[in-house]
Amino acid sequence: MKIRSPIVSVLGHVDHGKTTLLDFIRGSIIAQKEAGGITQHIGATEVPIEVVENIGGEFLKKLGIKETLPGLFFVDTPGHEAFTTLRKRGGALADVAILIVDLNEGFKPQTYEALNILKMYKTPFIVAANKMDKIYGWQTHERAPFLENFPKQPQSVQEKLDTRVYELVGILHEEGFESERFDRISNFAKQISIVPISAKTGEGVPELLAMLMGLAQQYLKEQLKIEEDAPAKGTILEVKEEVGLGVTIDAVIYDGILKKDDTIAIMTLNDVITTRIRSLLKPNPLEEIREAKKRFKKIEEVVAAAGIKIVAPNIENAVAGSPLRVARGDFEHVKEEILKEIEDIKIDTDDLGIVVKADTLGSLEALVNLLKDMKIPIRAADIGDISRRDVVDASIVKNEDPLYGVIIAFNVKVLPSAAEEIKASEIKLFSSNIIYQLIEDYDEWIKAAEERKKKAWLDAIIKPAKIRIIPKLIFRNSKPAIAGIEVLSGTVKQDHGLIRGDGARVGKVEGMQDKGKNLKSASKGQKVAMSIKDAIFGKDFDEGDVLYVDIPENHYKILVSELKNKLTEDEFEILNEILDIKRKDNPHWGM
Ligand SMILES: Nc1nc2c(ncn2[C@@H]2O[C@H](COP(=O)(O)OP(=O)(O)OP(=O)(O)O)[C@@H](O)[C@H]2O)c(=O)[nH]1
Repeated sequence: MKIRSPIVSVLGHVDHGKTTLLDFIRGSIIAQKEAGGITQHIGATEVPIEVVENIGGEFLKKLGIKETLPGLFFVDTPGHEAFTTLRKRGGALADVAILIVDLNEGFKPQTYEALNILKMYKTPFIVAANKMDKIYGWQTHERAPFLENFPKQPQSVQEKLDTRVYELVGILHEEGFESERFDRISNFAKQISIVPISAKTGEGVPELLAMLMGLAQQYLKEQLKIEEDAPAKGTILEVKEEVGLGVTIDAVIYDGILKKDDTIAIMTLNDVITTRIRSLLKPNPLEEIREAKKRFKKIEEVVAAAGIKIVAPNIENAVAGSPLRVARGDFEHVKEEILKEIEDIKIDTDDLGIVVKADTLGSLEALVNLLKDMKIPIRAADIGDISRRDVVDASIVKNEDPLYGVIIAFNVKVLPSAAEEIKASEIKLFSSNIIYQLIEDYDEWIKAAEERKKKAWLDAIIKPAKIRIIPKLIFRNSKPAIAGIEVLSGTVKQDHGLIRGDGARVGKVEGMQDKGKNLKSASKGQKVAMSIKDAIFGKDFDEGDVLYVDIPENHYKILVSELKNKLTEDEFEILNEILDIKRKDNPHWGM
């Protein structure tokens, strides 16, 4: 058993300083070469423990952190897209994360998104409150620890920084996390550390590294234990063409050993395949790249944690973010393991549900989990661009339930044939490269659609109205009867039934006209000509009669339970009159 370095990922909003921080850390290692040597990785930078000690030593001692880890393994691709891509069974590949926030801007959409993803994967994290050198009046002392530097700042600067930090504490609290400036933390198990830093000047970075060590030691002891000679387990970071090498796989190995000539199992879009490694490559040190113009160096084997480039046949269709395993003659078992890992994500699907597409296994998982939290049924969840089939799938659902006949797509393209189908079938497509934006947009759309549905339903409820047959204005006696009427209260509409004050049915409003124009409805005060189907003048009604709109019992119940506030005082009064009429016949009517 060996303890490997914890894998660290940096997440945050655009421009809040992810790349600058990683660059600074890389720069520090190069500057401290003698102190511990540089471990070059593909797609990652490892800060050896000696360097962490050198940079953050004082503070590490103060915290009482025993340095038992070999170092910190920073994944070089920042951003939470990378974070979700880099996954392993049951969660994120990164063991710990830095959530970087620009102190001057505070939380932004992608900061919230990153926080949600950290929450989902239950990844321990530290908040780096960046760009503290931009606080007005800040006096820079390059690379200085925060605790040395802070007391040297003018009072106003100290106060400003604290205000900003407490704004972060407030937001984190709203999001369900207790936090505190790292040096004021009373309970490390309960509070998230906020470390003010400048990624540009390196101020505060010593404490950031020290706190990461602390976090890793506290939470990850078990997770970091690896068997040095076990078959390697890893995650594919990227599949790309390299000049002179052909298609290569960049992968992070988080467990075991990977050797040249090993057979590896990887996932392609359609299947799990095996292939034999031709070469294992790591980056050449900078000087050698310049001299020999060779970017990579062949090696025989690597032990986790490691970032490595793999050359092997038939890897063109490997899926970024999917698992990689060494198969030592037990291919079927390994294949099963990989498939199981994918099954974890490809959830049980419902016939009646939405179609979900994403670019990688990790982003698909994040999206699916958030949708599940919202109890949204999913018909299909897959990696890859939107195809015609996806649209057909969504159309089938749309015919049954328009609310679920949609496609939610993260960071993928629409294939041309699918674009045509979307147009033809009017399928609603939600597409974005911010996961939470997708969820929010869909949620809003559903709410609006439900609102429309409810409104249409309530609009169909017959509301109370009362009319009077104007004397001497009978135009026709029957089939249909046509008479001049005045609306006394409410609004009467075409197709409404009419009753008399004694409850007898008169007929149905067939049409209304005013000055030769057909009307669908007439409201209080209007005088119109009304044709009444099935009514006979002199038998069913007379001149001067007051008639009511006939309200079905179930409509009456909805009126009093859901629409009371929408009725005018007048309408409410007529409703009671109608109730009296109905109850003469049936005392329990409307109860
Ligand atoms: N003054 C100051 N500027 C900073 C600091 N950190 C980053 N910047 C600047 O902020 C800008 C954005 O920084 P990046 O590191 O590119 O931000 P990022 O989060 O990697 O951005 P994306 O890769 O676009 O998501 C750059 O101009 C940096 O020089 C800091 O601590 N202080």
